Amino acid sequence: MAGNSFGTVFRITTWGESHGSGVGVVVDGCPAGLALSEEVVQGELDRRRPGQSSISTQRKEEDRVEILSGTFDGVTTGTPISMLVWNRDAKSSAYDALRDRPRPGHADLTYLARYGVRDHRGGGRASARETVGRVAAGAVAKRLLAERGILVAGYVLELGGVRADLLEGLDLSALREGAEKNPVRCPDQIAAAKMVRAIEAAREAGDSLGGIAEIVAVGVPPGLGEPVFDKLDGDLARALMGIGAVKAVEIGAGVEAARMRGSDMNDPILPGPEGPRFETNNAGGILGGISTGAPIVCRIAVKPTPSISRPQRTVDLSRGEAVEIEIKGRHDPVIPPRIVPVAEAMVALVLADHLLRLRAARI
Ligand SMILES: Cc1cc2nc3c(=O)[nH]c(=O)nc-3n(C[C@H](O)[C@H](O)[C@H](O)COP(=O)(O)O)c2cc1C
Ligand SMILES: C=C(O[C@@H]1CC(C(=O)O)=C[C@@H](OP(=O)(O)O)[C@H]1O)C(=O)O
Repeated sequence: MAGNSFGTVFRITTWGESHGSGVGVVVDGCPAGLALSEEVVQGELDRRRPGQSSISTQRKEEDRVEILSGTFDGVTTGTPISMLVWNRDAKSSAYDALRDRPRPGHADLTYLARYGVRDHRGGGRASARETVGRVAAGAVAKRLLAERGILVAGYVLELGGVRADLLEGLDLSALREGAEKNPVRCPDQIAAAKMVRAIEAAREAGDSLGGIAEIVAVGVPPGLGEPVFDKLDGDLARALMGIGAVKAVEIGAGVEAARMRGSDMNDPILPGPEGPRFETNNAGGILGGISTGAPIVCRIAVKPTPSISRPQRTVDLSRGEAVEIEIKGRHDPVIPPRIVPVAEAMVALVLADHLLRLRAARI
């Protein structure tokens, strides 16, 4: 199903809507013999779940996963892995007043433009509820990557204009550990406290804030990717841009590369016991669409949550008149803390796909 599927060898199809019966995913192409349990998938879903803190949406979903197929005795069987999560707390009446009144900044109007019909209860497939399936599939991809010593982790770098000061030399596990200690998922605890205050002030004003998250993959061997169309950086950008609210993706030096000289940008190559290595990592771990072996560093710019409680101008489609709406319901005042596990999942899916493609690339 075009538009609902992702990947070439390690493929996923997500299904379900925010206010339908449930959401889930079918993972196809996962090799047999990989240790996989509901607990492993649940661990990732618990990091994504709504209602975990006062600075996230108050929709209360347990998000308990059921693996319906594709595993036996705790290992994958090589057949499609189907995973399901029921929706239990949709409270659709919050959307009654928005039936013919598309929300500014959300996908209500464009969804209607594409399909001509729309379930007005929530964002449907455009809702972040759909990312349950991606995170469940990402948990499988992460297990596959872990077998090869690859770790994917993310954190919030900036939120509402407050920038984290990350200590040089901290490894990815330490950054991840620091990030999981506070509700904004920022490894800098002082910046995190400021971010929380900024979020509370914005919410008090009926508004929302945006930010930047960084996702890093370490242990990725050199040689993953394709030299022409399905470049690793291209696939990562597509995967990350395909998450709602992401407005820009950077790899390595990113936009800053445009202001650097070649002599600063090029990462010097040094000899090492396990082959050539790089002194710096402006490339973000990718050259010519193929991994270098250095950490893969991606950043995403995340816009402020579109559903805000302040009055906003829109059109009543049944009457063709200008109207003002005030959105009720339960929404995230900021998205970056909640996007981290989703973005990690998308990076893991791309890397798992390319890892399996590498098998076909050489004897
Ligand atoms: C993790 C996550 C949580 C989100 N939470 C909300 C929310 O509570 N309310 C809302 O209006 N949008 C939320 N969004 C954003 C919308 O889903 C997104 O803006 C919408 O799909 C339109 O897509 P676009 O912003 O990429 O154009 C969230 C997005 C993500 C990734
Ligand atoms: C339910 C989740 O987050 C939702 C993401 C979302 C949106 O528009 O993206 C809108 C809100 O949901 P509803 O459709 O009930 O208004 C959030 O609560 C979730 O992530 O599981």
